[in-house]
Amino acid sequence: MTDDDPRGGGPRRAVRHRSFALDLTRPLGTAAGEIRRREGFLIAVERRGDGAEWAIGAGGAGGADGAGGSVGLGEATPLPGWTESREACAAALDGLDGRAESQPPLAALDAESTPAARHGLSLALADAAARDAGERLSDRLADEAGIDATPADAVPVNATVGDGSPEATAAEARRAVEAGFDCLKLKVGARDVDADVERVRGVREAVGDAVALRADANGAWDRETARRALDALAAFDLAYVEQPLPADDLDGLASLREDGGRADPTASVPIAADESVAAHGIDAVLDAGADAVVLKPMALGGPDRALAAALRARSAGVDPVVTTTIDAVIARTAAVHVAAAVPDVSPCGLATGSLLDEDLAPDPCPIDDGRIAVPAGPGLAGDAFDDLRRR
Ligand SMILES: O=C(O)CCC(=O)c1ccccc1C(=O)O
Ligand SMILES: [Mg+2]
Repeated sequence: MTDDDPRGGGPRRAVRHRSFALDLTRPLGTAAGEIRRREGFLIAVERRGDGAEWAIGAGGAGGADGAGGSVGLGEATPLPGWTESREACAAALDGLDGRAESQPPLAALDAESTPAARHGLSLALADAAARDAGERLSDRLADEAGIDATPADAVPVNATVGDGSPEATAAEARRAVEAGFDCLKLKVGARDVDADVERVRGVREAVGDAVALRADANGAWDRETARRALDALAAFDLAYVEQPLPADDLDGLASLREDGGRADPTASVPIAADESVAAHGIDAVLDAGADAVVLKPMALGGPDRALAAALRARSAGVDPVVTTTIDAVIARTAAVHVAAAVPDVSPCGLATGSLLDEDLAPDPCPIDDGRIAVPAGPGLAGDAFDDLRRR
């Protein structure tokens, strides 16, 4: 982990952002390449004085929470392909330096062009507000989204299994099931369809019929290959195939869900959209049609926007699934709160902490029996991140 130099000096300019870099334990193989390392920014906001002013940066001197109110924490961990580049994210955050205004400066960050930066600030503001109100982040998010149901105390999650040989894939799947997961997501599309079909067959044989299987192609296939892959994968009772086509091919997405000359029209595999949501927004994807949507708060511009997208999906009869982009602990914990606020959420891709070799702080979200416990408040996780608030 590395620290940026503090920017600015005086009390009104308690503004700095801190960069970090975290290696994965081992590369996560996907059709879009290997993810080896995650670089991002830890963000803090503090309400000043009478509460009318906001400053962005690390917390004030002394305690974890400043005299004027709570210090809120956020995280911006860009992942090109889903979000802006690290450079664009840094520039957007730099642009906030020195601001101390009567309004939280969220409007200065564009959710489409700099979703990770907006995520970081939106989360920090929501964490501060939730802490001030003495409530969990999930309660705050649900309230602001107009959700009546009380957020869940735990959310179901899938294990994430990267590309690998058939043997390695089956062994990892078996380990995940032994650890209590009953939903697995396998990365496919990094090798040819026949090889992936054998990997999926091996996993289904290894884990039996009671475990839900998902496959994520990360946009690897053209339409014809996708049709062939889906027809072959129909034998393994997949819960869905995620992003079979490139992000931009919304028409193809729609036509894959129709019969389209399929060998056996009754054997259909549900389709989930992920990159398409990040690239074109939830409305375009819902218009095109999907069985499920994968919502990454980091890619959608914040926990607030991800939850709003989940509700839109729900009302369109499409199943929302919340996942990380292999984020550090602050954004992961926030994503857990987002998922908790979605009533009866399906298994989410939030079990990604173990993919990181190191982290910003200990993880306050234990996974037990395929479920992640939502931390007690206030905010993200009570006092779990106080060391980060002070710095
Ligand atoms: O959904 C999961 O199981 C974990 C998250 C995940 O797979 C992922 C992580 C980083 C970037 C892209 C993706 C993806 O869903 O395609
Ligand atoms: Mg995906």
